Amino acid sequence: IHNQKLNMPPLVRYKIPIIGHTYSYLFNCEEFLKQCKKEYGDIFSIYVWGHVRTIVGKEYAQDILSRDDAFNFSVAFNKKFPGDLLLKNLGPFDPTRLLKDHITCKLDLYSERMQKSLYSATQKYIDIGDHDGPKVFNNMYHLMTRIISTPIANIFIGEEESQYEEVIKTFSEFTSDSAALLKVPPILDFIYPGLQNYFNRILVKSGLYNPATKHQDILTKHIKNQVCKRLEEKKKYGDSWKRPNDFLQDIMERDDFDPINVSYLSLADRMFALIFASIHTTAGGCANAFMDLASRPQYMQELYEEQLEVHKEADENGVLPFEALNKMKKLDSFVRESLRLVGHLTSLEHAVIKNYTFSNGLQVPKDRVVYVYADDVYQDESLQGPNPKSFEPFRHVDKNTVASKISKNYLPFGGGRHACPGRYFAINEIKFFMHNMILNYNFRTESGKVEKRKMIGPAALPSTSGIIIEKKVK
Ligand code: HEM
Repeated sequence: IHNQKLNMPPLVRYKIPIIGHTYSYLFNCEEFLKQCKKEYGDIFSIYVWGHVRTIVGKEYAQDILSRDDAFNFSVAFNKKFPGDLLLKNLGPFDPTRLLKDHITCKLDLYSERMQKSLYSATQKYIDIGDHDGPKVFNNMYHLMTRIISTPIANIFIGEEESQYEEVIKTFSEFTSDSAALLKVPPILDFIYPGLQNYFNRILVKSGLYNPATKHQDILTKHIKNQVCKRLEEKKKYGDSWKRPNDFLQDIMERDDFDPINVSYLSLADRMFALIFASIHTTAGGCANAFMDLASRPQYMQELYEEQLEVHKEADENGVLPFEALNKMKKLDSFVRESLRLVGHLTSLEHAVIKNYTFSNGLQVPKDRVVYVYADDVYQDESLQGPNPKSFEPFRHVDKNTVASKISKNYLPFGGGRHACPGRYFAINEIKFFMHNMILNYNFRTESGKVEKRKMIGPAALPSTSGIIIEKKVK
């Protein structure tokens, strides 16, 4: 009754009750949204999976990101995902603060380790024997989760524990195993909005389906090993103890860590929250950048020459100084282009946490979920420059827009106060990975064509088409 007073965005008309726009949204999303915007304007609502959702066009997209008093990302996420049940021991936790204090400001310190463990993991998982010649890989995303989990585990929980294969497996599989709960189409929401999540919560709570448990057992065991070992060694050697440098050690030295009464479950859950934010996203970024280059051999030589030049600064182990990242200007632009064209049609879903009025007078009620109409932002010439949706890898060179720099025409990391705090870490990892691949391997798509993103409704995933990789002959 309260909401009836609001001047709400127009609801796009539909013919079939209950199903509403679900079918068009799933199978013809790009055209469907274009048509909606044309007929209904910059902000409109659609009826999908039993929920009214509001799609916000480019003119108002920044409101969603900058007005964090009215729009919230986690609240929207928790409406469809039982994160609180999977990570029961998380406790109060500020991942952004922790990342800023202990990861982002130490990226130079971690640079050598990131490179070494990234390169050895690349070699291990790509594993092309010397005589085998070209080899076909059919799911780059899957391969990338393994590769990038290695340096992330190394920096998060240390050199020693990250040597265990089961730890890497847990880092790389936790997100996709948990996200299985998100992949079930929310059919039950047709009966009553929110029923699917209610049902999923019962599955997890009752223990019938808890994808996190096996990973929690593994990670808790390894964290406990390390913490006990470190506390003992510190006691034994006192000031002469050489502290390991990693995120775990930093957490152990924070004021809120109690060495007498350590909660290993809570330490593990904090790691899992960061794993959830970092692995799937970075692996997707790497897979897309790699597929985008494999699809466009015409840019290979230019990028190769840049990497060769940059690599002159490497030491005898092939490790680059941290500053070398800034010299990969063309590669950085390539990565930005790949992230710019990540391909989601709608993204950055946020829940409305208090009624909000846009400057055009339209209002969205508390509890509504709103989406940024990303495709609208990326089709716009005034925002993107000429040929806004064509992949032009060097369009960002010398434009003062490096790949980690958020702006209103570049949304892969969100924006505003909650913009992704892990983006510097992620970009460095993607650049080091690509640098190494471009220098040491030849790769191309098996089809010989440009492989596009795989679309599931409005969401884009890296293509799973075959890629042929072979070692460069030197
Ligand atoms: C290419 C890789 C990545 C992409 C595309 C990405 C994307 C995003 C996006 C879209 C958000 C939401 C921003 C918003 O609400 O406006 C976010 C938040 C976040 N990301 Fe990332 N991310 C990536 C890598 C990482 C990594 C490597 C880490 C950790 C090391 C990380 C940690 C976080 C955290 C903790 C948040 C929550 C911030 C908050 O709510 O204040 N991300 N990320």
